[in-house]
Amino acid sequence: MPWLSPLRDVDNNSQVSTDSGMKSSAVSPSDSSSLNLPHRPFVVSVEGNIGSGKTTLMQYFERYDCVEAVPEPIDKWTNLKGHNALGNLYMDANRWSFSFNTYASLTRCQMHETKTNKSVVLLERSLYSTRYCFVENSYQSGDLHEMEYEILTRWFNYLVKHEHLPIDLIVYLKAEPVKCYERLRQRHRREEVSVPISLIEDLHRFHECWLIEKKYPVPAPVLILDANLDRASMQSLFDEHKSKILCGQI
Ligand SMILES: Nc1ncnc2c1ncn2[C@@H]1O[C@H](COP(=O)(O)OP(=O)(O)OP(=O)(O)O)[C@@H](O)[C@H]1O
Ligand SMILES: Nc1nc(=O)c2ncn([C@H]3C[C@H](O)[C@@H](CO)O3)c2[nH]1
Repeated sequence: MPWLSPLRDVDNNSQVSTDSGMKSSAVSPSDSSSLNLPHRPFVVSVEGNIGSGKTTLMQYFERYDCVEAVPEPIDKWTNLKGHNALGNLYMDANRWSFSFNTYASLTRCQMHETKTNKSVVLLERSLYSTRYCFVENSYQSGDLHEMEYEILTRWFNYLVKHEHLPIDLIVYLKAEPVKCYERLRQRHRREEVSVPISLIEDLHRFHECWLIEKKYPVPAPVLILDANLDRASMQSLFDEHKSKILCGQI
């Protein structure tokens, strides 16, 4: 039974053209029962810069039985038949951006297609942030040839049109680049030791361009959280917004 996705309103030869407001053009998750459609989870994409606190937010909400947390597949990205795709990316972005973003797109689709009987799915980022933040940054930084950019863009458009990739809410952890960079250094992921603050500043601009200025299609309503706060304050913020994030599931 195909889902009536509340998101897909894709023109034949263009990117996702979706409504960025709360209304949807088709059935929303909560309405599906009224049409006797099988239930689908409420899907939340947790978006934000490197080090903005996405994993920390997901760990906070994992305490609720209704939540299926789907983290980024770092293990897949750092060991692809023995190849460290993420390590290669940061050693030579010009050589590996196309390969990494192609593989990231595949693993994003697999994240979106996670099977669960839980009522809320928390994704750590999405196919959309790969396209509108990372691929866009790689291209504008000169790390993707125009042909590579076009291939990734056509793959993205095809996947959004033909795959089931619904998102019902985006939580944007908005943090200053310097704050993200401090945390990235603190967390000390091996592959990221050479990441310059300029990358964090560039990615910040693309997140703002996408989720605040809406210069690229935004597939769901955006809940913006100030992610500059300390851990305790962030926990209070998560608690304050839990009903929105859990779509009233508690
Ligand atoms: N509010 C906070 N204050 C201080 N440190 C934090 C805060 N939130 C997270 N951290 C720490 O910053 C580092 C990055 O946090 P986290 O892994 O949650 O970010 P992330 O957005 O998932 O990063 P990535 O995009 O690299 O996966 C971790 O070491 C984490 O413990
Ligand atoms: N180029 C590129 N494309 C993506 O889709 C993508 N998603 C995440 N990342 C990088 C950011 C962190 O270092 C690390 C963990 O988030 O992986 C990406 N890099």
